[in-house]
This record gives sequence, C-alpha cells and structure tokens, in this order.
Amino acid sequence: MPSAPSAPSTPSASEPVLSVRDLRIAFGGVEVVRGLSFDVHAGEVLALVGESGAGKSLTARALLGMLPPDAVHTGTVRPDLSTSRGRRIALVPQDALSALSPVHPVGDQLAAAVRSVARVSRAEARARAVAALDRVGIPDAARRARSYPHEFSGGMRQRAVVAMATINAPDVLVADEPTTALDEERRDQVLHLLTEQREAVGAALVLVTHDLEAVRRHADRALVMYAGRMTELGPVADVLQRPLAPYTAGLLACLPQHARGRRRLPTLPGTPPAPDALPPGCAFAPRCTRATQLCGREEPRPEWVDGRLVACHHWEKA
Ligand SMILES: Nc1ncnc2c1ncn2[C@@H]1O[C@H](COP(=O)(O)OP(=O)(O)OP(=O)(O)O)[C@@H](O)[C@H]1O
Repeated sequence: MPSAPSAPSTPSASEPVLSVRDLRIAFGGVEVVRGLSFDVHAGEVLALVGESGAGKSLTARALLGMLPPDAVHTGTVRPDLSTSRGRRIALVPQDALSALSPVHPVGDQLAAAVRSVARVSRAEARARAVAALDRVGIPDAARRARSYPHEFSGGMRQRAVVAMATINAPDVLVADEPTTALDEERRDQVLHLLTEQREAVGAALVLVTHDLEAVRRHADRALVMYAGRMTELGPVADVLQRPLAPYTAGLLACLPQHARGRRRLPTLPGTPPAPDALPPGCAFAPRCTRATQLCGREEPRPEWVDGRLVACHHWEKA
C-alpha cells in the first residue's frame, strides 16, 4: 500500500499547530481510516468533508484522543493529546445540553475547566468563567454563571459550550457536525459565534461537516475524504470551484444549482464500499467515470498539483 508523502500540508512558513501523519484506525483488523496525513496551521479552519462513512468523525476523535476503546490506531498525531488535551486542543460538542452537567452551575463547570489546565485560585477561575460567559454574549454573566444548564435557553447553552471550548485559548478546536441538530437560522448563528470566538482566542478549527455552504463560508482549506483516505486537500476556493479529483467533482456536481436550503451533501450514484470489502486499486474506481484499468490495479498516491494535494490517477483541471 503506498504511504503518504512526508509533508502533506500547504507549504507554509509557520509551524503547524497540529500534525497528523499516516493515521490508521482499525476495528477488528479492518482499517477504516487508511493512512491520513495533514497539518493544521495557526488560526486556520480545515474542513473534513466526504460522504457518510468516509472516516471524518473517527479522524476528529483521534485528534482529541477520544477513539472508541476497541479502535486500534497507528501513526502520529502531534501534539500528543495524552498530555495536551484541553490546553492545546478542545472539542466543540455537538449537543449543548448533554455536554453540560445538569447538576452543577454553568460557571462552576467553566471554572473547573480552567483549573483542569491552569494552577489558579478558585476566585481567579471563577473570574475567568464569568469573563468567558460575557465574551460569548451572555447578559449579566456574573449572575447567570450561578444558573444551572436547564435554566439557560437553548441559545444560551450553545453559547456556554462555545465559552467552555475556548476558555483555555486552545491552539485547535475540533467540531464534528456542531450544528447538525439545529435549524438553518440557528446553524448560521452558532457558526458565526464559533468563528468569532475562535478568532478571539486565535484557535485553528478542524470542522467536520456535510454542509458545503458552511465550508465555503467558514473554512480556509478542505480535506475531501473517501473510504478512509484523502482524495483532495487544498484551499476551499480551489477545491470547491475547480475540483481536480473526480470524486470531489461528483460531490459538487450533485449539488442542485438553485438549492437554497438544501445544503447537505447529496449522494453520488452508487455507494461507498464497505471497509471490509474495498475494491483493489482506487476505492472510488467502481463509481468513477474516469476510471481505467490502472485505477483498478493501483491505489493512487497523493501528489501536489498547483498548491493542493490530489490522490487520483486521472485528476483533471476544470
Ligand atoms: N465503533 C466502531 N466500530 C466499528 N466500526 C466503526 C465504529 N465507528 C465507526 N466505524 C466505521 O468506521 C467508518 C468511518 O466512520 P466515521 O463515523 O468516521 O465516518 P464519517 O465520515 O464521520 O461518517 P458520517 O458523515 O456519517 O458521520 C464507517 O465505516 C463506520 O461504520
């Protein structure tokens, strides 16, 4: 199996704040993430996109050191999250209600998050908690900090979990479908809040989403995944407007031109292969209009094309 190139990020002078090399995740000997490598740079937003089952959520969980206990993984994720989670990298939870404990006041939970990474007095942690609630726009934050989550409205709870995720000014935030349960209006509000708070603390964001409109509006780069591998990785404007890989092009071509309100990834004809029944060669070949005999024989290695990476024998400029 070909290995990933050693430096798969966009060439950049800055040191990456997160570096993933040859990440492989398997269950019962079946690989579902198959050699993923990418970097995340300070303050950037990297979107992970691709159809259901591509391995986006597991990749996000690996970044957070939160893989299921029966997952076996190899490869490297730097920084090492066993020592740095919470300080360097933080999760933006999908469901605000279940992310907060019902039995502690919101301010206490934020203060506890501060004290889990910083040696500060209770009073200082408390002051930071109130400041964080204030920063996300919770009115009368000192008083509201004493409230329990069920006393907050849904919108305020969303704000509280964004405050929680950013309170320790992490280098990287990881958000897996952070708005999936929300209606369209609320979705935009939450993404806007997340963007604003992320910028306020200078954090990068790894965003797992099916929403290509959110990718276009909020992400700097997109990593397109198929069957556990990277298909294309590059600046959002390039990947979404001039896709090189037929898989990326297929995803975009399915998007109805006038589909306001229909923003989730549509399905391409056919279905992705099951991880334990991958075809030989390129996993996308059986669904690909450009596939040749070579594709059925050899898995394509990622190569650089005009500042982005593409893993396809027959990439084409639009
Ligand atoms: N705990 C598990 N045990 C076994 N297989 C799993 C487990 N979790 C995920 N998988 C498999 O790993 C593959 C990747 O799953 P993952 O949830 O990362 O996909 P995804 O791209 O996030 O999909 P979606 O967009 O639907 O969330 C899928 O084939 C899935 O069935």
